[in-house]
Amino acid sequence: MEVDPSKARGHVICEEDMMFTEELCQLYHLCVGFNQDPCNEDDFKFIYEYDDDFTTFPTISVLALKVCLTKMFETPGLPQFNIMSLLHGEQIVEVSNPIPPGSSVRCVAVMEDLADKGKGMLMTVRIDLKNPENLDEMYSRCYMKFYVRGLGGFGDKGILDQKIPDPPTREPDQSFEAPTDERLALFYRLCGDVNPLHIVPSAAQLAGFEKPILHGLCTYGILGRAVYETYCEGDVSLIKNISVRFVSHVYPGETIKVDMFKEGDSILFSASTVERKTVISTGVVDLKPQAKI
Ligand SMILES: CCCCCCC[C@@H](O)CC(=O)SCCNC(=O)CCNC(=O)[C@H](O)C(C)(C)COP(=O)(O)OP(=O)(O)OC[C@H]1O[C@@H](n2cnc3c(N)ncnc32)[C@H](O)[C@@H]1OP(=O)(O)O
Repeated sequence: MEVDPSKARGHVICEEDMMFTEELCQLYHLCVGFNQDPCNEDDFKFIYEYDDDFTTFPTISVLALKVCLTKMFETPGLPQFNIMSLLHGEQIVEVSNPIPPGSSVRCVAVMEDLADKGKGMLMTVRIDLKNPENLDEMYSRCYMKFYVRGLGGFGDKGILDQKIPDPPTREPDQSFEAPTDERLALFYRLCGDVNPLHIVPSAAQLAGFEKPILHGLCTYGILGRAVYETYCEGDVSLIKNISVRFVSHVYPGETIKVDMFKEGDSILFSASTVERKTVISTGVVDLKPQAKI
């Protein structure tokens, strides 16, 4: 079957409630690096259920991927392909309200676009997360962009224009280093992204990597934390949205260095592994005003 974007666009992949249990939220926050210092009580709001301010970090919305993990491949107009040719290309989360830990969340996933990128195809899935008790209360909107290698050449360049601005060429205003644990992908997969690419060495080799790589969405949470820890003074409500383009993979155990540039109320950034190369060519977090200069 040929790729047929006209059949795929607007297809409702699923509409389902997902439990963001307290334990899932805590595990997620630990995976993206909160409480590296176990005694840092400022981070307890993400990991300790008895903290008065117990809440979630905005990037947690990406866990909704779990609800559409298999169903998205049944989209009309999408041919079958080897799952190992799929990589996470870009990720955007637009935040409206925090997801309360321990709550059920209505997740509505829609195939937004299939775009020809020459060597590959970019598949954009939009997931809206809402309060199932009050569907007018939006928690967040995610755009998950998956790059499928080898599936390009069908001619339709897509309908979305969501270019992430490039960071400036000057020296960064701030840098942040996030070491990762060699076993991080083994823990992160328990948050719901069970792709064998992140655990089985032979699967990773099939995909062209030396060994299993870290989940793009785990890196994404770490990048969000880097900006939060540098610019938000503990106020998670300042974050309006987070957008990132993944241009190379991270191996668990590497240190991610994030270079940040403040432009008005936006923090533009790129990131590389200290050990190897650039992994994020461009990313941006837009903050509500009043964030520290
Ligand atoms: C069980 C099933 C579960 C399924 C869901 C879960 C999935 C997850 O588990 C998977 C993961 O987490 S993978 C880990 C994170 N992601 C990565 O490591 C990918 C890193 N990126 C790359 O390797 C290359 O950028 C690559 C390969 C993406 C593109 O590189 P090239 O082919 O060399 O592309 P290039 O020649 O540079 O550009 C061609 C056109 O593509 C656009 N483009 C490039 N990188 C992109 C990216 N990262 N995202 C979106 N678009 C991208 C370019 O802009 C260009 O398009 P145009 O000509 O229109 O400008």
